Amino acid sequence: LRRRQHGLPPGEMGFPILGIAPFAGRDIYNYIEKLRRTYGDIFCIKLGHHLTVVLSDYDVIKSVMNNPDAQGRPDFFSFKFIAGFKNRGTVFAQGPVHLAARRHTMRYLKDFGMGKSLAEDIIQDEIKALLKELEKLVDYPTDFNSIFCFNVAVLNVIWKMVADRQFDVGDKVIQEYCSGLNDDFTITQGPMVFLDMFPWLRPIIPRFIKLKWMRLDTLEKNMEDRMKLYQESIKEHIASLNPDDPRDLLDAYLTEMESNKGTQDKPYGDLKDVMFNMDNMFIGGMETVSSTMRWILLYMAKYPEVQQRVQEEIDQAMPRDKLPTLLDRDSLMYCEAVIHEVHRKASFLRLSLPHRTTKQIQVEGYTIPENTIVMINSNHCHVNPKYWKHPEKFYPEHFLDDQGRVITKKDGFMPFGIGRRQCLGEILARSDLFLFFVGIMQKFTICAAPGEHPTEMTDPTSLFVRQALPFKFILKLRQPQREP
Ligand code: HEM
Repeated sequence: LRRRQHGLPPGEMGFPILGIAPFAGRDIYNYIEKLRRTYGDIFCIKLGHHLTVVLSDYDVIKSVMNNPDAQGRPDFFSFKFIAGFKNRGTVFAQGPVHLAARRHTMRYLKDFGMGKSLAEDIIQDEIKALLKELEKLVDYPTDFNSIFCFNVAVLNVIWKMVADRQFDVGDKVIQEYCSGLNDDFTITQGPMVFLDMFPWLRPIIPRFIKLKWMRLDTLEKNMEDRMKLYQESIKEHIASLNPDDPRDLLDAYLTEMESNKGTQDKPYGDLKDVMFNMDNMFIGGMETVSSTMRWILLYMAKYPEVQQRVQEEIDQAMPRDKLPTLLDRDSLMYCEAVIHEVHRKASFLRLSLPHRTTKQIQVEGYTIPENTIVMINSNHCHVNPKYWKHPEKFYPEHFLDDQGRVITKKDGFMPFGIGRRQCLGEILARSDLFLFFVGIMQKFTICAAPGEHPTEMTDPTSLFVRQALPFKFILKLRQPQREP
């Protein structure tokens, strides 16, 4: 077994070359939790080739995630693939390219309506289409992992802001796009992880094994299909571009590209950079929001008494035929608290996204060398009794104060990450989830299909992502509201 370097936090280095992999087996997250119970809130491991520090204390996490020298991304094969093997995009870029892309994307997302009434109009169009689709499922037991209408609704909102385009729910192109992105999520968490953990395997493993066993062929094909779709939008945009009046994020990227041509360290040097930046928005936004929506519905089916309270609150605040707006948040505090509690309990990105130190840093008296992966255990913060009255219960009151007002920021709560790389789409995601959730609860009641028991368990082999297991539900149309 390997010895720990002087100055590092306690932890386990495992075997040379393999690190802790042989001990952790397929359920790496549970192994990490076991080590936390042994070594405390800061410990180190060798994750395959990579020295990794795992942080589980909220204050320490907050300080490290704000440290400019801890904002790189690990040298994972899957991350590099998604960025087209170049430092570009927002999610996996680093250094000045990341900073410029992040600042620019944030600015234009705000200009194009994120968190404002423009986004609300776009989302409301999608709610109408989504409710129509869901109506077709009324009274039939349906596996909610098999329906794509949430994904299409969420994607359409992002498409509209990125490239002013919307698709019909039944559109084959968008259905394939959604299932491709879904596939990619599964593939990058499958055997491809070996290439992430052991970079020295990359040149050794024969290409046919990468293509077939690790499913790189599907990943490449999906990426190609997505790029074709972006090219269509880019062509249309270039033909009608007015640099002084950008209509959407793509116009803004193209305008910026013109002024960046031939320069280094700029986020949009050429059309390929533009396409990868677009792709990042969809990768960052689609599965995160759709999966959280599925978790919300699962919790509603699991806790009918909470669902009933949600519906009573909505009925008191507005007539059934009025679509919700963001202004309704003020009168739907319990609904908001329920969404926050789902974020806490589901902890969709339980280890957030890994960071990497770009210089040596000091944390709590320990010396963390350059090039160390930093993982934050947000899932642990989400169940730490230090922050939560009933950590194991589904208890929306965690997010309500004495006056019944919603508390949006709380120590120990970080579903969107925290610090300098905190989620760029948080405001949009929160608007999506609120409006979709209220729209669905106004019209339908959800319950588990006979014989089904909604479970909070997830696939133990998935290190980063917690997706709900397949589950059959029944939607029932709500009875019309009685006249007062
Ligand atoms: C429920 C929905 C969502 C959740 C739970 C979520 C969560 C996260 C988390 C944990 C991170 C990593 C933060 C870090 O590295 O420290 C992240 C980053 C990011 N998210 Fe989200 N996200 C959601 C929705 C969205 C949406 C809708 C978009 C875009 C439209 C988006 C775009 C991004 C981008 C671009 C980044 C990279 C930021 C950076 O590295 O600077 N996300 N998100």
